[in-house]
Amino acid sequence: MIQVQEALERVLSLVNPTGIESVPLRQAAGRVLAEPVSARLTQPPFAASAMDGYAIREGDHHAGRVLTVIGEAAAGRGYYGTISAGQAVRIFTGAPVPEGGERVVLQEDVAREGDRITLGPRLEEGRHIRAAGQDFAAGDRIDAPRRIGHKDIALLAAMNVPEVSVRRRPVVAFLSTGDELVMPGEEPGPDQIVASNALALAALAEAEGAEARVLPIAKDTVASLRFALSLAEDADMIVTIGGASVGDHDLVGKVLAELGMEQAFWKIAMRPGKPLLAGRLGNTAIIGLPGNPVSSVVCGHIFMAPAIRAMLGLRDPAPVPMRATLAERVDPNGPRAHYMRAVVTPRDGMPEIRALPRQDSALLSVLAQANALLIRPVGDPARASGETVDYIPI
Ligand SMILES: Nc1nc2c(c(=O)[nH]1)N[C@H]1C(S)=C(S)[C@@H](COP(=O)(O)OP(=O)(O)OC[C@H]3O[C@@H](n4cnc5c(N)ncnc54)[C@H](O)[C@@H]3O)O[C@H]1N2
Ligand code: MOO
Repeated sequence: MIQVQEALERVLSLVNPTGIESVPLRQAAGRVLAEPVSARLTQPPFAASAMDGYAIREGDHHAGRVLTVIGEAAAGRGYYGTISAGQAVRIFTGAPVPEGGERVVLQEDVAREGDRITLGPRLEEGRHIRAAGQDFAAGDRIDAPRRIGHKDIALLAAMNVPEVSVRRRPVVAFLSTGDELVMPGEEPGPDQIVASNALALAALAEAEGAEARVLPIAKDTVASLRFALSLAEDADMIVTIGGASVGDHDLVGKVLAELGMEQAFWKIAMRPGKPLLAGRLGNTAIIGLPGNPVSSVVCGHIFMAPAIRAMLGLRDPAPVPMRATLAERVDPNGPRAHYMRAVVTPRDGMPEIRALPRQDSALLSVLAQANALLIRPVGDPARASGETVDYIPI
């Protein structure tokens, strides 16, 4: 059995970044920028007023000064004369500051009568003018790779970049296996249960940026598994669920081997997740997850999600452990790294973490309560309340 870290490295070596495609900005949220982008203009393109008020010369900025209003500058409609001493231009937020304008006095600080204004007693430091290019300049770069979020969309739009180069979403196909499984909504027979794992994993894969495809459930027969796998030959990655262990009906590894999979490993020193297998079938990466629902989702976080991030070309795709203080003692750990379902609560300083009391890898109700996986290294001794431990948010 190999260690988790070694298994993750082998999984990551099975995948390659997907190709690059261009998408309109409106479709770019959540995608991964594949090539750097340069601003196509300077922002703001001109010195702009930050307030509604009057643009004046610096020398006129004295309480009680009376000035003549010679024109108006609004956003989208500038004033193209020059402000001289003794003059002011009515100006609105976002308008270009006319030539000669050296500061903007707030309208609240001015008394107006006809085309005359009198500056009030409040003299401010701030000039209320945004210098041209103070946000960004033409040619400024956004580097790749980078997951594009809503804030990036605003910046890219302002940079006048209407489309961006992104990684193609990797296609990940999910294959549930087992005679006992029926689809949600079906009536399970007396020995059957409803398949849950593929839907959770597809949701997780989509949240990471993949295009998820849920295949029909395969029976525990060679023919059924072969046929279901043939439906996903063009996928970037196939994630099988169940049938990975040593039972007589656990046929996934056998069928994949017959089809020519180069196996990267089978079985890891991890709890839950011991029977995990991985390999490559042609150009398709294969991850064989254990069937126990919690095992499959935990391995989804630790192996599948990083593989998707690597296919999207993201740097450092491995999960990044965080630190928390144990709220309650935990028992010594055995020979497999234990990813315990746990609840992390924010506090001043380091957050607090509490392992949930029941850790059976079949308990979806426990998984649903958890927001973290508390990592117990191989052979970790008992840990007391107050000790610092690693966790991965889920
Ligand atoms: N003699 C041994 N038995 C087992 C070992 C072992 O080392 N020696 N390992 C155990 C561990 S650890 C795990 S985990 C399980 C995983 O085995 P499989 O990957 O072969 O999974 P199955 O047997 O097919 O299913 C296990 C369990 O999960 C349910 N299941 C399966 N698929 C789904 C699904 N899509 N949605 C919901 N639930 C699913 C299935 O009905 C079983 O209850 O093996 C141990 N055994
Ligand atoms: O390792 Mo299994 O994955 O206990 O549940």
